[in-house]
Amino acid sequence: MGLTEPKENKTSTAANLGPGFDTLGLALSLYLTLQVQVAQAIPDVVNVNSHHDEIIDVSQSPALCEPFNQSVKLQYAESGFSADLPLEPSRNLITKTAWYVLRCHGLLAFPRHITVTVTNAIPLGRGLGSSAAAVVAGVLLANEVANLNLPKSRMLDLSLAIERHPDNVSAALLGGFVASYLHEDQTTDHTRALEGQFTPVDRDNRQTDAFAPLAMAPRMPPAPLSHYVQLPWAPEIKAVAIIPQFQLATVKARAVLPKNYTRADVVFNLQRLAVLTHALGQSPPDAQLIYPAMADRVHQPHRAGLVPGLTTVLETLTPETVPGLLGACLSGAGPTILVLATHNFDTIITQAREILAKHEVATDATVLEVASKGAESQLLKS
Ligand SMILES: Nc1ncnc2c1ncn2[C@@H]1O[C@H](COP(=O)(O)OP(=O)(O)O)[C@@H](O)[C@H]1O
Ligand SMILES: N[C@@H](CCOP(=O)(O)O)C(=O)O
Repeated sequence: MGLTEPKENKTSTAANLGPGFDTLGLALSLYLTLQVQVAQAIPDVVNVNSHHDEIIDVSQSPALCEPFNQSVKLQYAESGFSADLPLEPSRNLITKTAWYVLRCHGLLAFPRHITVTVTNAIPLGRGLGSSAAAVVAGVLLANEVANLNLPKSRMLDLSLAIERHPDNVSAALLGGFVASYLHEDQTTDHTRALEGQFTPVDRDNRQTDAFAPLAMAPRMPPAPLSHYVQLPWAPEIKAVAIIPQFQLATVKARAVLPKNYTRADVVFNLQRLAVLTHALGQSPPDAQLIYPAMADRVHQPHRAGLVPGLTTVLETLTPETVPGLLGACLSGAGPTILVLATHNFDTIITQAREILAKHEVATDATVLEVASKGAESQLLKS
């Protein structure tokens, strides 16, 4: 046992940052870490080509699940967030994603017996991108263990095939402050692949934590699935995360959003987004520019009902009331509130927590750095 032990780190992420709904992502210094112990090679795990053109639910197929489940032992370190996460590899988001990548490359299972130990410092369902980190982790896991040698651009495509908004996965994989969009050409097979055979159920439509695309026979995603740019981030700016002690599933927080927006609301966000992406890279940061540019009319007002106290925090904590504060927003789909600031972190935490407590929301809080490195694998020993 124990020929090699690759270790992988994936960051938490804050998506949207106010007006950048489904567009901006920020990698933060809370990590999901996988430690992988690799044992002997398994013969005959290759050849799933016969399944590639079929839409079948592989999770219902013991013939497909068993070889995969036998190839990996999954465990979580006690020191992290793992409550209620499935340990059966064919049902767990990290390993299920890896399985999808393997099947895209003609493999039914990991080519070697592995033991994966997950240490997860990212709280689940809080808007800090735990699912994006899990998806990126799964892609890197398959890439390492099966020696796929995928470039990051291809790993991004595979991650985006699962997590269908690019903000979190782009930042988790690439690191830093990232703007991205999913490429959608209505006239090509590409769109059919996304909407049809490739992902028969859109993530937004899933009723449960089904991650339906993962359960289906895979098609390689077309390349590229997205375009992105890594933006400058002023080193003085830290992220204060006020983390409510309740979970809000992203799918639930997307379900409350309207299907259509007025032109006034779209223009409101576009104008602020353009200013904000530039302002957050300027050193020293200008609170008078950043604070109003973090206003949003696309998602936060519609989600406010799911996060008691959000509106009061956004209206009460300003650069005038707390020097050093630059702006505040919902992190991802919430319920975490992210406050960008250069100093006075304790005051920000105390005031935000007091407001939320008055709304009967208990919180944890932490000050996070922007993680510039993104996801990486490391060989610990051989
Ligand atoms: N480390 C992990 N291992 C396995 N599954 C995970 C992990 N992290 C997140 N998930 C899955 O993602 C879900 C949370 O995703 P989501 O609702 O999008 O919230 P978040 O804002 O945390 O990404 C969890 O309930 C779980 O199903
Ligand atoms: N743009 C998405 C981001 C969801 O992030 P998460 O961390 O809450 O999963 C959205 O706002 O729905």
